[in-house]
Formats: sequence, C-alpha cells, structure tokens
Amino acid sequence: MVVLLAIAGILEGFGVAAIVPLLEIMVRPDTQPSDGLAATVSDVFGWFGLPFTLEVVLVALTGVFVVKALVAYGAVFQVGTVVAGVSRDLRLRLLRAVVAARWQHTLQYPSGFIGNAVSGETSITAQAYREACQVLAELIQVAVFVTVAFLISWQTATASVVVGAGILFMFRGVVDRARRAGQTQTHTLRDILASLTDALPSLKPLKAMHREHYLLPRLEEGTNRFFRAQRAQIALQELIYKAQEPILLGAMAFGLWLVLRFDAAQATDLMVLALLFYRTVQTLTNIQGRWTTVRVGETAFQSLMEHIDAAEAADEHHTASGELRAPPLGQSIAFDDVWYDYGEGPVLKGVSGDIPAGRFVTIVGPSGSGKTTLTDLVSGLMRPTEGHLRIDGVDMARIDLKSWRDQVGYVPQEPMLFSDTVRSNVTLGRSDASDEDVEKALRAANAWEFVSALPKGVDTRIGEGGQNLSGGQRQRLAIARALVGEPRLLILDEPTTALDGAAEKEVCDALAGLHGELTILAISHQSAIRDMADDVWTLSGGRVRDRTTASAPAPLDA
Ligand SMILES: Nc1ncnc2c1ncn2[C@@H]1O[C@H](COP(=O)(O)OP(=O)(O)OP(=O)(O)O)[C@@H](O)[C@H]1O
Repeated sequence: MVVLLAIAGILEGFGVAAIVPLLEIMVRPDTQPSDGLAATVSDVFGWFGLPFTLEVVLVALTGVFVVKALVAYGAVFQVGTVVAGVSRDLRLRLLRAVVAARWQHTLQYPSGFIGNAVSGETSITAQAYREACQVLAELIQVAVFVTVAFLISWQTATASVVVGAGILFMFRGVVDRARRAGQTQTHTLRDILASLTDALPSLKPLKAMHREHYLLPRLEEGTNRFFRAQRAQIALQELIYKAQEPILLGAMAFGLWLVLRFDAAQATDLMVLALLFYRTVQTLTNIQGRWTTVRVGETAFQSLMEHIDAAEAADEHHTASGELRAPPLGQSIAFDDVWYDYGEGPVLKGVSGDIPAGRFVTIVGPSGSGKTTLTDLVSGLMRPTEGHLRIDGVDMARIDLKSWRDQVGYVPQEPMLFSDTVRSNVTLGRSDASDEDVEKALRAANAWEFVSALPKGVDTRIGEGGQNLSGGQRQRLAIARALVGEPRLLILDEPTTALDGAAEKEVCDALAGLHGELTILAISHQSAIRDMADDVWTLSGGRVRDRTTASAPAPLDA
C-alpha cells in the first residue's frame, strides 16, 4: 500500500514538473529551452530520442497522469481491503472474546455496550485507520512536492515547509479539542445504546401504564449531549480546512510579491513554484484535517480495545479451567461451605450439602435468597468466592469447564428460541445429532406430538423467539434442547413459573418421564415441581434453612 502510494506521489510530482516545459513551449514555441527545469526536461526527452514539441509534451503529460491515476486507484483499492480487514478482525476478536469470557465478566456489561462496540466503535476505528493511511499518502506527496520545489528553487521549498508547519502549529489546539469532542461522542453513544437496550424490554408495561415518558428524558439527555459533541467536532474540523485557505493565499501573495520584486525567476518556473507551494501547504493542511479524524477515532479505538482486552483477559478457559476431564456424575455434586459474593456482600453464606446423582432436587426460597446463584455455581458459570464444589469428589476448580458443561442441560425460565427450524433450535449446531437423537429428545420432553403435527415436522421454521408457539410448547422445546446432548445433569430455573396450569402439567409430565434417568436440579416456587422432587432445599438469606427428603435415592447407572 505504501509503495503504491509513494509511486502515485512521485508520478504526480513528475506531472507537475512537466507543466514547466509545457508552459515554455506555449510561451516560446520555436526555441529550445536553455536553462531552468524546462531545459532539464528537454534533455530527458532527448535521452529517449523524443523531440521537445508541444504534441510530445502533451502526450507525455497525459500519460504520466493516466499511470498516476491507475497506481492511485490500486493504492486506494489496497487501502479499502486493509481497512475492511481491520474492522472485520476487530469485530471477530471482540465477538470471540465476549463469547469466551467468564460469565461474571459478561454480567458487568449491558448488552448495548457490546452492540455499540461491534457496530459503532469498529466502524469509527476503521474510518480513522483509513484516514491514517491517507495521511501517510499525503505525507509522501508533500515530500515529492518539496523535492521538486527544491529542484527549481530552494527558497520556495523552504517557504512552503515553514508556512505549512506554522499553520499546523497554529491549529494544533483545535485538533485536540476535536479529539475531546470525539471522546464525548464515543462515551455518550455507548451510554445511549446501553440505556436503550435496558429500556426496550420494559416498553410494554410502561406503555400499558402510560409511563413511556419515563424513558425519554434519559435517552434525550444523552442524545442532546451527542448532538453538541458532534456539532463541536464538525465545526472544529471544518475550521481547520476553511480558515487555512485565506492564510495560505495571503502567504502566497506575499511570496509572489517577494519573488517578483527581488528575484529574476523565469515566469514559467514561477507559475509552477506557485502551484507547488499551494499544493504543498494545502496538502499539509489536509493532513491536519485528516489527523483530527484519526485522533477522534482513536477514542473509539481505545474504548473498543478496552472491551477486547478485558474480555480476552477474562477468557474462562485461560483463567478458570482445570486440567481434569469432568467425572461422569455417578456419585454426587457436593457443596462444601460455599460462599459467593457479587461484590456487594455475600449472597451465599456457607452452603453445604450433597445432591446425590440421579436425584431430583428442587430449591425453593424467597426471591433474592441465592437460588440462581447456586445453580450458576453448579454449571460452572461462576466460581465460589470461598469453599468448594465437588463433582464425584473432584474439586470443580480442577475440572475442565467445557467437559463439565457438555454434561449439563440448562432450561431457563424464559426460553430463547431462535427464528430457525425446530431441528436447529433443538440441536443448537451439534452436527453429530441424528434425526433419531432429535426425535428422542423431543419425545423425552413431551414435545414430539405437537412437533410432528407441524406442517414440516422438525423442519418447520418457528417465528422470532418462537412467538407462533404457546408458552408450554416453547418450554418443552427448551427441555428437548437441553436433553439432546444426553446430559447427566439437568438444571431448570423456574421452568413453569410463566405457564398456566395446562402448560405446567405438560412440562411436569416431561420431567416425570426423566425422573431417575439423570440428576435434576430445579428452582421452583410451583408446588407441582416441588412435589415431584426427591429432596427439597429451602434457601433463605444465602443459607440452606431446611432440607426435606421425600423418598430414598434412586439408583443411577454411572
Ligand atoms: N449480577 C449480579 N450482580 C450483583 N448482584 C447480583 C447479581 N445477580 C444477583 N445478585 C444478587 O444476589 C442475590 C441472589 O440473587 P439470585 O438471583 O441468586 O436469587 P434468587 O433466589 O434466584 O432470586 P429470584 O427468585 O428472584 O430469581 C440477590 O440479592 C441479587 O440482588
């Protein structure tokens, strides 16, 4: 890219230099130039055996600019490829890091932050990168112009550099202020998107109560702050471009006056010098304008890199994964004085107890008592702050989390179905899941009957979020999805809370069929799920206050 840009710059320099002989011929068509740049160019023509005539000079000049255009296009194409590649690589790095990060890390970020980083910040960064490439191209061009100017008159070349540097110096504060305006935009946009992502799911109840205006002031405040920062940035950036032209023309007028008054330069050389001076200083000021965009983009880049670095540092397979493969859960999941703290005081306070393999354990307790936290520790999404969790006697800290989670099926309260086929929703990309596996899982989840009655069976597409299915059907698909990998442990977080009596019964029938086949750990307030359990743990204030056993442990084939 840099080589192409350099060649394009040099060709443009040649083109500008070639204007001198052209003017010379136009002014004095019948005489060969004897000094100045025109004489040098005439000599170069002579080496190639070309006559120094108007036609030959015109053709040569056109040729130089055609080649320059082609090379410049090649350079721009290369810049485009590199810039698009930079934003793709940054996006992929961020997405991979976010997906691989520890759950505690993911919890810290509103999803709007990630959305903004993937769409906004990567685009601004790519734009800044592109401008940085242009800055490089224009610096090369300035170097060529200054060299050509030196060949004609070192005074003009020096004057161009001094005037250009002076203008850059005068406007350096403006660049800094534009960068700060860019920083405000980056942070404000991130906050707006975070608020919006929080707000949208609550829009329905707010509208239903005519309280939607509650959202607007928060979004409006951010939007107005963004407007002010954007306006400031545009005004400052344009100031750099617009204010420099009069300064530049003033300097040129003064330079021309000096040369004409005290120097006997040839008129043709003088015109080219004026052109070179103008182009050099103008290119330098362009560079400053572009540099402002680079500095503005730098803040988005920094913010993006902070997300990427933090997510990469939180990669759970580097930071929290043990060296042992998970045991097959043939004996128990044991809690040994487990504490957990999100950072605002402990929410689990010394939980101890066994979940024997093959048992159905239901956890009940008031809201906020730590039930979900407990199941998140069991699935390895989080690590105990203190104490130990053991699978068949092996400390989970020593277990490879991937191999453990391969044995876990998880059913949340609100299943998130993708707008895809039933099959894809059940297999979730497991290429080794056969038709038989899908059918078996759907049958076990008490879902086969309704799925086989769909127009295309398992190949029927379900609408976004599964909206054309009933709540009970969605939940049974979520259970089938959890079962298709033949887990040894099924975790259910309030699986029937959002369902009516009939739908709850369908889900309970599915769970009854699974009872004794694998270990089940359910959180539920519903009596139906509690009554099915072998053991019921009552959690309150982060402690297990009560433990009742309904029946003897069922044997499990490990
Ligand atoms: N990501 C988090 N950051 C900080 N505190 C949290 C976080 N998640 C949960 N908590 C706090 O931890 C405590 C236990 O929460 P948890 O979700 O485990 O309770 P729960 O019994 O499942 O509640 P519910 O029945 O309402 O779902 C609560 O006080 C909650 O505010």
